[in-house]
Amino acid sequence: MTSSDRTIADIMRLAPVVPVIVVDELEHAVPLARALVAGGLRALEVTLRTPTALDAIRAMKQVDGAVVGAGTVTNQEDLAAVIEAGAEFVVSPGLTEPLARAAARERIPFLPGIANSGDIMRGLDLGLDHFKFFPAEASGGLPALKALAAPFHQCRFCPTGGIGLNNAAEWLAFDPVLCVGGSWVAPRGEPDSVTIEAMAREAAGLVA
Ligand SMILES: O=C(O)C(=O)C[C@H](O)[C@H](O)COP(=O)(O)O
Repeated sequence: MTSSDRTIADIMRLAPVVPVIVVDELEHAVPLARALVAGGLRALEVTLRTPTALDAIRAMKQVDGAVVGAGTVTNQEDLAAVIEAGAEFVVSPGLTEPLARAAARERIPFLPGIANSGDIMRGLDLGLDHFKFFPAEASGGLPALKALAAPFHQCRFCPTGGIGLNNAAEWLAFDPVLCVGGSWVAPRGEPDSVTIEAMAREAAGLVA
Protein backbone atom coordinates (compact mmCIF):
# COMPACT_ATOMS: atom_id res chain seq x y z
CA MET A 1 0.00 0.00 0.00
CA THR A 2 1.47 3.39 -0.88
CA SER A 3 1.14 6.15 1.64
CA SER A 4 -1.33 8.00 -0.54
CA ASP A 5 -3.78 5.06 -0.43
CA ARG A 6 -3.87 4.89 3.35
CA THR A 7 -6.98 6.06 5.14
CA ILE A 8 -7.02 7.27 8.71
CA ALA A 9 -8.64 3.93 9.62
CA ASP A 10 -5.69 2.05 8.08
CA ILE A 11 -3.29 4.18 10.08
CA MET A 12 -5.23 3.66 13.31
CA ARG A 13 -5.02 -0.10 12.76
CA LEU A 14 -1.24 -0.21 12.28
CA ALA A 15 -0.71 -0.70 16.02
CA PRO A 16 -2.78 -0.39 19.21
CA VAL A 17 -0.76 2.59 20.42
CA VAL A 18 0.21 5.78 18.58
CA PRO A 19 3.18 7.41 20.32
CA VAL A 20 2.64 11.13 20.89
CA ILE A 21 6.09 12.56 20.41
CA VAL A 22 7.70 15.86 21.44
CA VAL A 23 11.13 16.30 19.83
CA ASP A 24 13.35 18.87 21.53
CA GLU A 25 16.59 18.03 19.71
CA LEU A 26 16.61 17.01 16.08
CA GLU A 27 19.28 14.39 16.73
CA HIS A 28 16.83 12.51 18.96
CA ALA A 29 14.30 12.03 16.15
CA VAL A 30 15.74 9.12 14.17
CA PRO A 31 16.90 6.94 17.10
CA LEU A 32 13.51 7.45 18.74
CA ALA A 33 11.61 6.50 15.58
CA ARG A 34 13.85 3.47 15.01
CA ALA A 35 13.28 2.18 18.55
CA LEU A 36 9.50 2.68 18.35
CA VAL A 37 9.21 0.96 14.97
CA ALA A 38 11.52 -1.87 16.08
CA GLY A 39 9.14 -2.42 19.01
CA GLY A 40 6.16 -2.58 16.63
CA LEU A 41 4.70 0.94 16.82
CA ARG A 42 4.69 2.23 13.25
CA ALA A 43 2.31 5.22 13.28
CA LEU A 44 4.17 8.10 14.95
CA GLU A 45 2.56 11.42 15.87
CA VAL A 46 5.11 14.22 16.04
CA THR A 47 3.55 17.18 17.83
CA LEU A 48 4.11 20.72 16.59
CA ARG A 49 5.06 21.74 20.10
CA THR A 50 8.72 22.44 19.44
CA PRO A 51 10.58 24.36 16.74
CA THR A 52 12.26 21.14 15.57
CA ALA A 53 8.99 19.32 14.85
CA LEU A 54 8.95 19.84 11.07
CA ASP A 55 12.56 18.76 10.66
CA ALA A 56 11.89 15.81 12.95
CA ILE A 57 9.04 14.71 10.64
CA ARG A 58 11.38 14.92 7.64
CA ALA A 59 14.05 12.91 9.46
CA MET A 60 11.76 10.22 10.88
CA LYS A 61 10.26 9.55 7.45
CA GLN A 62 13.60 8.06 6.46
CA VAL A 63 13.14 5.27 9.02
CA ASP A 64 11.96 2.05 7.38
CA GLY A 65 8.46 1.09 8.42
CA ALA A 66 7.65 4.41 10.08
CA VAL A 67 4.40 6.15 9.14
CA VAL A 68 4.98 9.68 10.35
CA GLY A 69 2.17 12.08 11.10
CA ALA A 70 1.92 15.50 12.67
CA GLY A 71 0.05 16.37 15.86
CA THR A 72 -1.07 19.67 17.38
CA VAL A 73 -2.15 20.84 13.92
CA THR A 74 -4.63 23.58 14.74
CA ASN A 75 -5.05 25.65 11.56
CA GLN A 76 -4.49 25.73 7.81
CA GLU A 77 -1.01 27.27 8.12
CA ASP A 78 0.10 24.33 10.30
CA LEU A 79 -1.50 21.95 7.81
CA ALA A 80 0.40 23.42 4.86
CA ALA A 81 3.66 23.27 6.80
CA VAL A 82 3.30 19.62 7.86
CA ILE A 83 2.29 18.54 4.37
CA GLU A 84 5.35 20.30 3.04
CA ALA A 85 7.45 18.40 5.60
CA GLY A 86 5.96 15.12 4.34
CA ALA A 87 3.53 14.22 7.14
CA GLU A 88 1.45 11.19 6.15
CA PHE A 89 -1.41 11.93 8.52
CA VAL A 90 -2.59 14.83 10.61
CA VAL A 91 -3.89 14.90 14.18
CA SER A 92 -5.55 17.90 15.79
CA PRO A 93 -6.58 18.43 19.40
CA GLY A 94 -9.91 19.78 18.12
CA LEU A 95 -12.20 20.05 15.12
CA THR A 96 -12.71 23.23 13.15
CA GLU A 97 -14.47 23.45 9.84
CA PRO A 98 -11.69 25.34 8.01
CA LEU A 99 -9.07 22.77 9.05
CA ALA A 100 -11.30 19.77 8.27
CA ARG A 101 -12.16 21.17 4.83
CA ALA A 102 -8.51 21.92 4.08
CA ALA A 103 -7.45 18.39 5.12
CA ALA A 104 -10.14 16.93 2.85
CA ARG A 105 -8.96 19.10 -0.06
CA GLU A 106 -5.41 17.91 0.49
CA ARG A 107 -6.63 14.30 0.81
CA ILE A 108 -4.47 13.77 3.86
CA PRO A 109 -5.73 11.31 6.49
CA PHE A 110 -7.10 13.48 9.29
CA LEU A 111 -7.83 12.67 12.94
CA PRO A 112 -9.47 15.62 14.70
CA GLY A 113 -10.13 15.80 18.42
CA ILE A 114 -13.67 15.59 19.78
CA ALA A 115 -14.93 15.71 23.36
CA ASN A 116 -18.73 15.97 23.05
CA SER A 117 -21.73 15.18 20.83
CA GLY A 118 -21.67 18.55 19.10
CA ASP A 119 -18.07 17.97 18.02
CA ILE A 120 -18.95 14.55 16.64
CA MET A 121 -22.00 15.91 14.79
CA ARG A 122 -19.90 18.66 13.24
CA GLY A 123 -17.41 15.99 12.17
CA LEU A 124 -20.12 13.80 10.65
CA ASP A 125 -21.45 16.80 8.72
CA LEU A 126 -17.95 17.20 7.30
CA GLY A 127 -17.77 13.54 6.26
CA LEU A 128 -15.56 12.42 9.16
CA ASP A 129 -16.18 9.43 11.41
CA HIS A 130 -12.77 8.68 12.96
CA PHE A 131 -11.85 10.92 15.87
CA LYS A 132 -9.32 11.47 18.59
CA PHE A 133 -11.15 11.55 21.95
CA PHE A 134 -9.23 14.28 23.71
CA PRO A 135 -8.40 14.82 26.51
CA ALA A 136 -9.59 11.29 27.17
CA GLU A 137 -9.22 10.90 30.93
CA ALA A 138 -10.02 14.52 31.78
CA SER A 139 -13.16 14.42 29.62
CA GLY A 140 -14.68 11.67 31.71
CA GLY A 141 -12.64 8.65 30.75
CA LEU A 142 -14.02 5.43 29.35
CA PRO A 143 -17.53 5.91 30.80
CA ALA A 144 -17.78 9.22 28.90
CA LEU A 145 -16.63 7.68 25.62
CA LYS A 146 -19.05 4.77 26.05
CA ALA A 147 -21.91 7.21 26.54
CA LEU A 148 -20.84 9.28 23.52
CA ALA A 149 -20.25 6.30 21.24
CA ALA A 150 -23.73 4.86 21.84
CA PRO A 151 -25.66 7.29 19.61
CA PHE A 152 -22.75 7.46 17.14
CA HIS A 153 -22.21 3.74 16.51
CA GLN A 154 -20.60 4.40 13.11
CA CYS A 155 -17.69 6.31 14.68
CA ARG A 156 -14.27 4.98 15.68
CA PHE A 157 -11.93 6.58 18.18
CA CYS A 158 -8.35 7.07 19.29
CA PRO A 159 -8.57 8.20 22.93
CA THR A 160 -5.56 10.29 23.97
CA GLY A 161 -4.64 12.20 27.09
CA GLY A 162 -3.94 10.53 30.42
CA ILE A 163 -3.51 7.07 28.92
CA GLY A 164 -0.61 4.85 29.96
CA LEU A 165 0.30 1.21 30.24
CA ASN A 166 -1.85 1.00 33.39
CA ASN A 167 -5.14 1.79 31.63
CA ALA A 168 -4.56 1.35 27.86
CA ALA A 169 -5.86 -2.23 27.76
CA GLU A 170 -9.17 -1.18 29.27
CA TRP A 171 -9.67 1.49 26.59
CA LEU A 172 -8.62 -0.89 23.81
CA ALA A 173 -11.14 -3.49 24.96
CA PHE A 174 -13.97 -1.12 23.94
CA ASP A 175 -14.86 -2.02 20.34
CA PRO A 176 -15.09 1.48 18.80
CA VAL A 177 -11.54 2.18 20.03
CA LEU A 178 -9.10 1.28 17.23
CA CYS A 179 -6.00 2.56 19.02
CA VAL A 180 -4.96 4.88 21.83
CA GLY A 181 -2.49 7.75 21.74
CA GLY A 182 0.08 8.32 24.44
CA SER A 183 3.32 10.03 25.25
CA TRP A 184 4.42 7.39 27.75
CA VAL A 185 6.20 5.31 25.09
CA ALA A 186 8.24 8.30 23.90
CA PRO A 187 9.71 10.10 26.92
CA ARG A 188 11.37 13.45 26.24
CA GLY A 189 15.11 13.81 26.18
CA GLU A 190 17.96 11.71 24.86
CA PRO A 191 16.30 8.48 23.69
CA ASP A 192 17.34 5.30 25.46
CA SER A 193 16.76 2.97 22.51
CA VAL A 194 16.72 -0.28 24.47
CA THR A 195 14.16 0.95 26.98
CA ILE A 196 12.01 2.64 24.34
CA GLU A 197 11.97 -0.44 22.14
CA ALA A 198 10.96 -2.56 25.14
CA MET A 199 8.15 -0.13 26.07
CA ALA A 200 7.01 -0.05 22.45
CA ARG A 201 6.96 -3.85 22.28
CA GLU A 202 4.87 -3.99 25.45
CA ALA A 203 2.48 -1.41 23.98
CA ALA A 204 2.31 -3.19 20.63
CA GLY A 205 1.34 -6.38 22.47
CA LEU A 206 -1.81 -4.75 23.83
CA VAL A 207 -4.82 -5.87 21.85
CA ALA A 208 -7.20 -3.51 20.12
O1 LIG B 1 -0.17 17.87 21.43
C1 LIG B 1 -1.29 17.59 21.00
O2 LIG B 1 -1.63 17.75 19.84
C2 LIG B 1 -2.33 17.02 21.85
O3 LIG B 1 -3.44 16.96 21.45
C3 LIG B 1 -2.02 16.54 23.16
C4 LIG B 1 -1.42 15.16 23.25
O4 LIG B 1 -2.05 14.24 22.38
C5 LIG B 1 -1.58 14.71 24.64
O5 LIG B 1 -1.06 15.70 25.48
C6 LIG B 1 -0.91 13.41 24.95
O6 LIG B 1 -1.34 13.08 26.23
P1 LIG B 1 -0.48 12.23 27.25
O7 LIG B 1 -0.24 10.88 26.63
O8 LIG B 1 -1.32 12.19 28.47
O9 LIG B 1 0.81 12.99 27.46
